[in-house]
Amino acid sequence: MIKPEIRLNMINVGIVGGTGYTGVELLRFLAQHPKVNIKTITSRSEAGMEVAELFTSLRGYVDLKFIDPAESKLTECDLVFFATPNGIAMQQAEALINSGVRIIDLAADFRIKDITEWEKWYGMQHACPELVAEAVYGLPEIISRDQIKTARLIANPGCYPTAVQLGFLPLIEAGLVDIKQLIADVKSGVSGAGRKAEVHTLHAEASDNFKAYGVPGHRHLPEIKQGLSKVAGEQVGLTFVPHLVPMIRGIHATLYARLSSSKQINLQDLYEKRYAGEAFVDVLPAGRHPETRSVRGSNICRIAVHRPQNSDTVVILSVTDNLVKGAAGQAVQNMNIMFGLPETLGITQIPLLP
Ligand SMILES: NC(=O)C1=CN([C@@H]2O[C@H](COP(=O)(O)OP(=O)(O)OC[C@H]3O[C@@H](n4cnc5c(N)ncnc54)[C@H](OP(=O)(O)O)[C@@H]3O)[C@@H](O)[C@H]2O)C=CC1
Ligand SMILES: CC(=O)N[C@@H](CCC(=O)OP(=O)(O)O)C(=O)O
Repeated sequence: MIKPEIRLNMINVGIVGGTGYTGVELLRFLAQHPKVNIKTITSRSEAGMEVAELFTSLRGYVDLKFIDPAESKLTECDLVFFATPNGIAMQQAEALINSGVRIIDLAADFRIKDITEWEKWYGMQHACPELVAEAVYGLPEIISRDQIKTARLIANPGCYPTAVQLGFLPLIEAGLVDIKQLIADVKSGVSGAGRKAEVHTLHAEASDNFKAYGVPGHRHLPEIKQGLSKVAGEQVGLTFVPHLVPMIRGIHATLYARLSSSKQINLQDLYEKRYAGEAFVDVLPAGRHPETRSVRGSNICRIAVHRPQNSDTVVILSVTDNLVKGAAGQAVQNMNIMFGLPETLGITQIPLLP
């Protein structure tokens, strides 16, 4: 049951996992959102500390202390964002939903519909498979907004899956490419790995360096394949190679697809028309090359379509900010839709240059 009074008043929001990169990014948007009251924000490691003491950028905007998750009164919220590692939201989702609280999970607990597949990739047993069936995959440009609006539980997409699916979508919808031979060569900034301490994200390891990882299989592969296969109406074949590049934010996806039809098609026109009504997808003029810095800090995905030497290989370039359209911004976009607000409310910040 969804609480009826929230349509009239401010949305009381809770954030679980407020000390992480997506948590602080949620705070950046929600602290200035005209319809949101941030009620509680949790951390186990920093419980009791002022939020603005840890994140000085929020001084004057957020007047709250981190609360231990065990003491946070999440059931008093209308909506809870889980900005936690995989496997946390699924332990609390059922109880919260039964109390009338809606959930947006920024992790992957509810993204993959096939539980066996999820358990294989995530290496744990799912705590509430029945809720996975109900969860709505929150990529608004692909999923019907009506489904998001009425959802009790949103599975917010992963950062790589957002850039890759938005890039391939028009080609697959139009049935123009060989869907068994898709290639996604994708680069991510280091904040994609989160704020926790890990050797591979140390400055001396990640700066002045560039490497692929997860080539035999990355857990975003089944997520991307699930989304694109749904659009295609059959199983797609995808080679997905993620890379870590020495920048802080940003995803750059270089996508390759082989045209399967010999009919003449204006790909630029196809992409422009497909995304004409989308506030957060910008199709660049023909011949352009999007840059990650052109979307930094913003909820925008910029896309360019190329057909080099007029061959039958299409190259799509798709860039996002992994922490925004790839995580927190998209989560707020979903929140706006869920609560009947203008979809762009609070997330129209201009990208940060240089
Ligand atoms: N970074 C990115 O670009 C993206 C991340 N995501 C996903 O979003 C989620 C959050 O990512 P990110 O912010 O980068 O992660 P971080 O590692 O930066 O932060 C994780 C947060 O979760 C809290 N936390 C950790 N364990 C628990 C627990 N057992 N119970 C409650 N809280 C816990 C941590 O605080 P404390 O330990 O103090 O409790 C911290 O605030 C992840 O699932 C990630 O995969 C999705 C898209 C993009
Ligand atoms: C650079 C980097 O390490 N990126 C992360 C993906 C971040 C993300 O979106 O992960 P979730 O699916 O867990 O939400 C990775 O490859 O594991």
